[in-house]
Amino acid sequence: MSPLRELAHAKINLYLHVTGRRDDGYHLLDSLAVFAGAADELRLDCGYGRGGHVRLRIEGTFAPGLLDDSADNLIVRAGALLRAHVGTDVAARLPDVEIVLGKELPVASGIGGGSADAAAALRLLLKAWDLSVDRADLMVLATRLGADVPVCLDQLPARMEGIGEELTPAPGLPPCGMMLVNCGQSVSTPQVFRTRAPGFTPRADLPARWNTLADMVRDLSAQTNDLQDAACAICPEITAVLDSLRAAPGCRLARMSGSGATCFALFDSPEAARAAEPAVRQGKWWVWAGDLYRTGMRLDARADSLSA
Ligand SMILES: C[C@@](CO)(OP(=O)(O)O)[C@H](O)COP(=O)(O)OP(=O)(O)OC[C@H]1O[C@@H](n2ccc(N)nc2=O)[C@H](O)[C@@H]1O
Ligand SMILES: Nc1ncnc2c1ncn2[C@@H]1O[C@H](COP(=O)(O)OP(=O)(O)O)[C@@H](O)[C@H]1O
Repeated sequence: MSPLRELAHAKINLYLHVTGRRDDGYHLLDSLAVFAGAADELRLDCGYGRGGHVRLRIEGTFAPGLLDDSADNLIVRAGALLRAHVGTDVAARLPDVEIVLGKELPVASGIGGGSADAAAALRLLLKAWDLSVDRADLMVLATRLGADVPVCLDQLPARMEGIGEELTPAPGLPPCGMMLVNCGQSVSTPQVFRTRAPGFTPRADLPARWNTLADMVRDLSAQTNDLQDAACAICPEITAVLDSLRAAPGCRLARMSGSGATCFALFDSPEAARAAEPAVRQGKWWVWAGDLYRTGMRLDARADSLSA
């Protein structure tokens, strides 16, 4: 049987406002997340053993940054959480699986690669194990894996609030192109949250849709990424990346995503983004250009979905 396959697309925060702080230290956010064509790939094969164990092998450009079979890997943790959720009796009957991760997204880089992998693993395992999990329960499991995991389940553009788990549809998006650049230094999300300047930014006022990129850029320019200054202080090369993106021909807006260090730029079209690549590419920088991922779908609406 051919392996089951899922793509785990990069999540980009077009803006990110820190709107408050919870008693447990987590920050309340207002952020607009979209997904880029850039993705990791997960392939799953069922083994002969039973018990629902997940073995993980990692290959691809960024495999050297991660360990095979580590219990800390979000894919392995997603498997363990799902197994615990269904209980010992059901878990005992689940086939063991091997997942091969093709790691093409830079690690710890503000584009939620690990979160996207965890969400893709949940989608794959629901299918491979023929499980039906209520959407609300699935969202709780996802949030336990990380604040960014819920939005990665459907890979649909979404406004993220709360700590990232309160999702509402994003404004309609215009055609555009995107470039992503990472300078090769990983930045710690907790450290960036810890060192950001104090104070909060109100939630943004967004329209129902943007008909043109110019409209979207006008509104996004009025928003901020409240983590950008802290990330630039920790990793000054982010400033060089932003300068380079802003100077690229056809760049309409450049900003950091999430807690960094990856930055994105918006262009009129995927072709315009790809044409600008040579002007930006330098040294060890990871550069990707293309379209947004526009065919994400609610998990419970997917024809191949077995979740309720
Ligand atoms: C900042 C964002 C924006 O989308 O993206 P990334 O930079 O990770 O891509 C996310 O909120 C990151 O989500 P995720 O990477 O899943 O974070 P988690 O594992 O849940 O949390 C890592 C740590 O970041 C801090 N954290 C995270 C989310 C949040 N809303 N408030 C926080 O203070 C906490 O210190 C937490 O212990
Ligand atoms: N499958 C995975 N891919 C990437 N990182 C992972 C994975 N599993 C666990 N991690 C850990 O999760 C942390 C966050 O990684 P990632 O999601 O790539 O970055 P970010 O949260 O900045 O977007 C990293 O420190 C990494 O070691």
